[in-house]
Amino acid sequence: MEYSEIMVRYGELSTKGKNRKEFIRQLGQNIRNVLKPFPAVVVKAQRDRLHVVLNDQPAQPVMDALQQVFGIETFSPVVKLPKDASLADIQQTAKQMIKEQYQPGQTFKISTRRQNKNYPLNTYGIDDGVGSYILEAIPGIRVQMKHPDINLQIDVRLSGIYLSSITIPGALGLPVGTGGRATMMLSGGIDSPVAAYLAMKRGVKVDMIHFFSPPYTSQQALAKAKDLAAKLAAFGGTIDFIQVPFTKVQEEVKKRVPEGYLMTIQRRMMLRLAAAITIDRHCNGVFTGESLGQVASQTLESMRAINDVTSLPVLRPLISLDKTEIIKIAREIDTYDLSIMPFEDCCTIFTPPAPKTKPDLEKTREFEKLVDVDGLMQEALAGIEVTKINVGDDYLNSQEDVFAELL
Ligand SMILES: Nc1ncnc2c1ncn2[C@@H]1O[C@H](COP(=O)(O)OP(=O)(O)OP(=O)(O)O)[C@@H](O)[C@H]1O
Repeated sequence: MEYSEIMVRYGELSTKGKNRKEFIRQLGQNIRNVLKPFPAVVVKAQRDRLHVVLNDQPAQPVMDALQQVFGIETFSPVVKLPKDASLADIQQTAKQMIKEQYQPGQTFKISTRRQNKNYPLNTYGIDDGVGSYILEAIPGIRVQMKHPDINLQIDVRLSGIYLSSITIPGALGLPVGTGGRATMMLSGGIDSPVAAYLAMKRGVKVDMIHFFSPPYTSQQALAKAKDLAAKLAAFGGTIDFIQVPFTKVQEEVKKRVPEGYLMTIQRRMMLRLAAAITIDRHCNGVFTGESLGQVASQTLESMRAINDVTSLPVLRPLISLDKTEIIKIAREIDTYDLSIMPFEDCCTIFTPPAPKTKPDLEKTREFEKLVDVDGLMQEALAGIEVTKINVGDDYLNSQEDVFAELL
């Protein structure tokens, strides 16, 4: 079927009266962004619907891209006929559309809406004229008014006559950019990319902060984290990837702090740095991929001891998810295979064999006095590098030659 446009129905934003205009503008911009590879396509964001005019582009790749945009409830590929198209024209297009979908034994229904009152046939005339034609043209097909297998919608509007028979669920959520800005602590693991995805789903624009510790962690580990950001860019547009050198902090903490508190104090340093970057970038919160009770650093006592370093909101979208649930989403958003590639993370390397699962807040504060918190912070912040990452960027493979030389 040669579709002429994709009709997009808005999601949750339709309930937000006051901000509606801004949401539609942002959604339009986000859709234009993901459709940049299709320059012929035109996006028209209107009050009640958004139209993606295909201009002879095939519909499927455009629909694949739309599937990842938050703020879309459903969308349908549509054929547009001229506003004065005859009943015979409508019948032909309807037949072709239904034939493409029809499986033996299925039922159908025609649902016409008429906004253009000048069209010579009323809704009943069109429903009946098209319905009886389909019954004759497709042997075996039956009409069913309630829950038909195929619901062919005919929209008679002033701008044209629109036919559609497929409704595809969108990604739901809110358009990225309408929920403010935050940072995300992105490791190379399974959890934090999923947490980033869920943050974006609520409309938040996220900047990724990644701590790395050369030479204990490799260039591949860094490239892997960047590639995860590139996967996430499919949902939120270009991502600022902020890499923070963490070697000196970890070495100092390891040298001076009792083993049981190593992990807690390392995490406090991470969150302190993340908070400083968050404020510097005018963001309003820090997201992490923690979930309650997964590992030693993720008990309530640990979270309290780590949270102590900032008054910014620390948001944990995965807090009550099981690992299996997290893995399911990771697979759906295509980050899982990358996440399980075996490159070391700076946290795992410096994790003591028996970290305190219930660190005492007062003791944590005392032990931390053994390190030069301000000096280490300044040094780490001075070494930050920021990369703009886009969907499709591939750091692991583009560096393969460099790695080969190193081997
Ligand atoms: N190198 C890192 N850079 C940035 N953030 C990190 C890093 N390591 C850990 N984090 C943050 O701390 C959270 C908890 O990390 P931890 O390694 O304890 O748990 P995890 O369940 O393995 O998480 P993940 O699967 O995201 O690595 C991560 O989800 C992430 O938000």
